[in-house]
Parts: sequence; C-alpha cells; structure tokens
Amino acid sequence: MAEVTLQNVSRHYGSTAALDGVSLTVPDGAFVVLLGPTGAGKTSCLRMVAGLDRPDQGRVLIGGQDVTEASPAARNVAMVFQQYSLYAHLTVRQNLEFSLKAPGLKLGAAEITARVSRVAEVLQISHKLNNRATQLSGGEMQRVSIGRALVRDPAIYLMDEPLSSLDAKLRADLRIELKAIQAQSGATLLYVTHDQIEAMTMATHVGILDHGRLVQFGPPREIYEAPVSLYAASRLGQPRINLLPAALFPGAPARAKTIGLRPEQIFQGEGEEGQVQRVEHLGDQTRLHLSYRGESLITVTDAHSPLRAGDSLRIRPQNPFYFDADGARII
Ligand SMILES: Nc1ncnc2c1ncn2[C@@H]1O[C@H](COP(=O)(O)OP(=O)(O)OP(=O)(O)O)[C@@H](O)[C@H]1O
Repeated sequence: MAEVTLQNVSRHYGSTAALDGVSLTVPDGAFVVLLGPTGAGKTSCLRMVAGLDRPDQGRVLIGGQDVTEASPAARNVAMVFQQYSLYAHLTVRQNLEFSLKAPGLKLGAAEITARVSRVAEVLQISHKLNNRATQLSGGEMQRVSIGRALVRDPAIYLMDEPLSSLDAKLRADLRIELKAIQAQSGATLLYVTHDQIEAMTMATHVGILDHGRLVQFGPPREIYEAPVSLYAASRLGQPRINLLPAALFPGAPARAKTIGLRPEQIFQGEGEEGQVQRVEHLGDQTRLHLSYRGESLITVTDAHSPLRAGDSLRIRPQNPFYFDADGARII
C-alpha cells in the first residue's frame, strides 16, 4: 500500500471545471471518503488517480513517484465501479482469479486459491464460486466485483459508490466488512459516496468537494463538529443540520445570516416555546419535527419520549454554528 497525493490538480471539460486546483493526500493506510453532490468532481478525482484521465494541470503521485503520465496498468491501482463489471462467461472463481493469473505476478496456485477463498468468505460468496457470473443476483455480482479488487495487493483501492446498488441489509453488512478489512490489512482506500453514513462510519478522513474544489479535509468527526462552511456542515449529519435565519434566536453575531443547529445543538426545556408538529419513533431514538416562529426544525429526543403532536416545547440553541451571507462559518 502507498500514500497517494494530488498536487494542484485541475481538469476542465469545455467550460466545466470537473477539478479545480485540488491538493489532497491519502495517507498510507487511510480510508479517505470523498463526499459531495452529483457533479462535484468525486469520480473525476478517482479517474485521475487510476490514470483513466489526465489532469490539464498538476501532478499525481503514488508512493512518492510521479505517475501523472503513467498508464493505468503501470500504476498498480484496483478500482471498483458503481456498476459491476464481470466476465460473464467465467465462473465466480475464475473472475476472482483473473487478475492474479497475470504472468508478471508469478503467484503459485496455492496462494491464488488461498486469496480467493479468504475474499469469498469475507464477501459471503463462497457457495457461489462455481456459478457463472450470469447466474448471480445484482448484489452478488457487485460483491464479486469488490472481491476482484480485494484479492489483489495494489498501492490503493479506488471505489466509486460500490455499495449503492445493494439492498440496505447487505450494504450495512459490507460497510462493516470493508471497514474491518481496511483496519486489519492496513489497506489504503479512496472511496466515493453520496451516503454520509458510509462516510461517518468508514472514513479515517473525509474530503468535501464543491464544484471541483476541495473545501474541507479531515477526520469525519472534526468536519461534523467544526465545519468551515454551511456547505460542509450540510454534507454530514442525520437528520440534517437545521439552517435557519440567524435572527430567529437572540444572541446572533452582527454578520451572521444563518444559524446552523444540529439536533444536539437544540437544548430542550429552556428558551422560547415551539410546537411539536410530528413525532417519529425510530426505535433507538425519536425524531421531533417542530415549528418555531414560522420555521420548521428537526431534532431528536429519547426513544420513550411522551411528547405528541400539538404539545409545546421550549428550545434554545446550544453552541450553534453561525454563517455569513456567503456561507462561510463565523463561529
Ligand atoms: N468525460 C466528460 N465529459 C464532459 N464532462 C465531464 C466528463 N466527466 C466529468 N464531466 C463533468 O465534470 C463534472 C464533475 O463530474 P464527476 O463525474 O467527477 O462528478 P461526481 O461528483 O462524481 O458526480 P456523481 O456523483 O454524479 O458521479 C460534472 O459537471 C460532469 O458533468
């Protein structure tokens, strides 16, 4: 595994800047998740590292080597795409073995079998090893695609929304498995997702992209607790951060346009009165939809809360975020 660095990388398509001066280091052994809405530049970032695309400006380094001009094959990266890409006429075992049988690798048969068995077990596809790829469900095919990357020993794994086509249960299982594989093996991963739960649970570092620019990079907890902007604050958190006019509550700083309140930044039982609009019992927590001075807010309370729609509840901000008119964080 190796450290991967983008140095001031830009890539334009016509007048669109897919990447705009991105500098980013994926430390050796890190699990870096890129977050951002559609079009933010996440896939472009992966393609630069994979060598599927070249920057107009800037450099890409893998393990300290400048690979900006190197072919994908020369970079020793393993990529998993959103859509599975398998050899349909081969069995699952043959698909998994394929890259390990490259003549340059010189791996023994026993080593190949051992790697395939281990990965098949982790991905719960051992019983399908002799099936043809076409005899699998969509979820199984995607697990084989992930397996094809995991059997290898690349400098870095590049994954583009690999779990997005799977059902919720399998996604949750694989989230835990991928994180465990990474933690145990020290693998280096650059991983693209829309799913902030994947980011919060798996990432050692999160990179937030906005129109091709990297606007914040750090551990997910740090970005959650100290976002640099309204945009970065909105990318993490479930339920989403409440963004309201700053003047709604007393005490806003002069330049503040927006107050940002995550559920835990709304103190209940003190302050001004709001109304409970709706109560959602989710099992481990209860979500409260409140109306407060004509605005809607969502917060959480304990699982056994007796609150009901129509009740009044006093609330006040507790260590809120304030943002200026451009969305930059003030405090
Ligand atoms: N080959 C291309 N030709 C033209 N425009 C492109 C090309 N590749 C990317 N773009 C543009 O560059 C921008 C960034 O695209 P990119 O695919 O990196 O975004 P993304 O964050 O991965 O989005 P998504 O979540 O939808 O995959 C978009 O505006 C996209 O339309």
